[in-house]
Amino acid sequence: MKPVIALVGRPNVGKSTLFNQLTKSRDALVADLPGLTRDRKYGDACIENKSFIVIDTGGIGESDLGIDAPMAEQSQQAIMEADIVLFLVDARAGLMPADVQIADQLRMRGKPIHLIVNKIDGLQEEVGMAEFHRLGLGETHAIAASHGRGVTLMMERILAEFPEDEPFEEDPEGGIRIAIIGRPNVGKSTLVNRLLGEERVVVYDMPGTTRDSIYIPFERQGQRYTLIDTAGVRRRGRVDETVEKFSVIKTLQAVKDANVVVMVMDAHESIVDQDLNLLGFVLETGRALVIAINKWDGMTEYEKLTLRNAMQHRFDFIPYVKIHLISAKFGTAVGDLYPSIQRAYESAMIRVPTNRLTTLLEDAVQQHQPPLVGGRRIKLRYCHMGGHNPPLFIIHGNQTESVPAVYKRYLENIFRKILKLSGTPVRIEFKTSENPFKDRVNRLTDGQAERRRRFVQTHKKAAKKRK
Ligand SMILES: Nc1nc2c(ncn2[C@@H]2O[C@H](COP(=O)(O)OP(=O)(O)OP(=O)(O)O)[C@@H](O)[C@H]2O)c(=O)[nH]1
Ligand SMILES: Nc1nc2c(ncn2[C@@H]2O[C@H](COP(=O)(O)OP(=O)(O)OP(=O)(O)O)[C@@H](O)[C@H]2O)c(=O)[nH]1
Repeated sequence: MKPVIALVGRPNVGKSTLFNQLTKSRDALVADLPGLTRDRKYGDACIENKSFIVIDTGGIGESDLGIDAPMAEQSQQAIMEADIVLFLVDARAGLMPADVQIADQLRMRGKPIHLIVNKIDGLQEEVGMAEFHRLGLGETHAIAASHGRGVTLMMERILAEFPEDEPFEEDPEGGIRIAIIGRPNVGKSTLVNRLLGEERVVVYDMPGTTRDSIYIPFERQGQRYTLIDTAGVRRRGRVDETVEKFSVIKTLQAVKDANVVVMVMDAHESIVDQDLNLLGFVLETGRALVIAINKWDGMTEYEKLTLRNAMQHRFDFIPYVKIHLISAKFGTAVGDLYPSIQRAYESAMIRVPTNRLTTLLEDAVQQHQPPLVGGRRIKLRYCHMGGHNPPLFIIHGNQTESVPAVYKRYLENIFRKILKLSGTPVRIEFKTSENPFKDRVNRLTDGQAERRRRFVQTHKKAAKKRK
């Protein structure tokens, strides 16, 4: 499980700034989507190959901190969901009474706390930190969030005991991991039961908190899958079935742990912010995605047509995602989800050799040259894969920092089309590197360079003679 880290502190200490530093998305497709809930913001972050979920609490104000008044509900919630709490204070403002109160309240929660002294820029580190030692909290770090100073080092220390992310395997033990997510009541449990086929439901009583999803391995037509059930399969024949509350963290963990996400929405309800924010998070993590619009039964033909059009329009910014109209309750079109899941998975895990990608790149460039920058043409030389789920294509060339966004999209479309990628986001990264041949020439010793010069000259003379 990925660790969950909550940022707390007074307003204005720099929580949002740190949140943005940590979640700087590699490809800011959905970077400006608002948080998943009104007052908490959830982000996907990765530092030194360790990924984690970060929660920005709105800020704990004076009014939340009466003598015995409990902290605002949303901060409490975030702290409860977190594995580690980062308590931010402002080095410029110095130690404030509210800081002391927050520290007292945090201590009572019994979560590991790190004290983060922010805005250390322009101050002497030891001096800036000195007065905060009085708070008597665990490990202390000095950073300047707005400059990014000290942030990586701090996170390395905080995450020291957590393992690095494991690379996705081609065919992991449990097969394709599918997370079924969606708002409460959209029909997730019904769909899980339907996908598994009633007689197959084997529920493992997983120990753990309400934060954990249930993992259900199964096999279908020779392919292994693991369903990650965020709703919690209802136990048949039990009267006291507990319906777990929807938990954002549980959903986000499931997304991060999946290869393919099936996002369920309710055909009878309009798409609300929460749907879009969940979707935004899925896109940010880069997981493969299939959308299932559920409760398709009992709609008139007219309603169906209107809905179909509305959905197409609504999701036109992710044209690569398959949208299925299903009825989990009656089983209509549920089986069609499997081929889409399979395709999305294969696309997400695609492996393409460097020479094939380079040829593809050369063809694309020939059809449509990148623009001139300062009178010089951007050169794109070769391309190789840098990761999976989502596929990452790394393109080397020069002046690549000037490749315009439209040209990047053009390349993405070509890659998608030729490699037949469906259901997964695609990432493209550019690297500026000198021509590898020129590079090698530059590194020759004087003697080697002289021999090379003579060799080239002799060949040129010989070529002239032949003419
Ligand atoms: N000098 C300096 N200013 C910073 C630093 N980090 C944040 N700030 C500034 O502090 C102000 C508050 O930062 P925010 O990130 O909005 O603070 P916040 O804690 O999220 O505030 P709330 O959303 O009100 O809870 C902004 O003007 C930032 O530019 C820093 O490292 N150094
Ligand atoms: N008409 C219709 N109703 C459905 C369909 N799928 C689910 N429902 C109903 O929708 C309600 C919610 O279904 P659940 O499967 O419990 O939804 P959930 O998303 O797991 O809900 P939470 O566990 O609260 O997150 C139930 O009353 C289901 O019978 C469908 O395809 N058509």
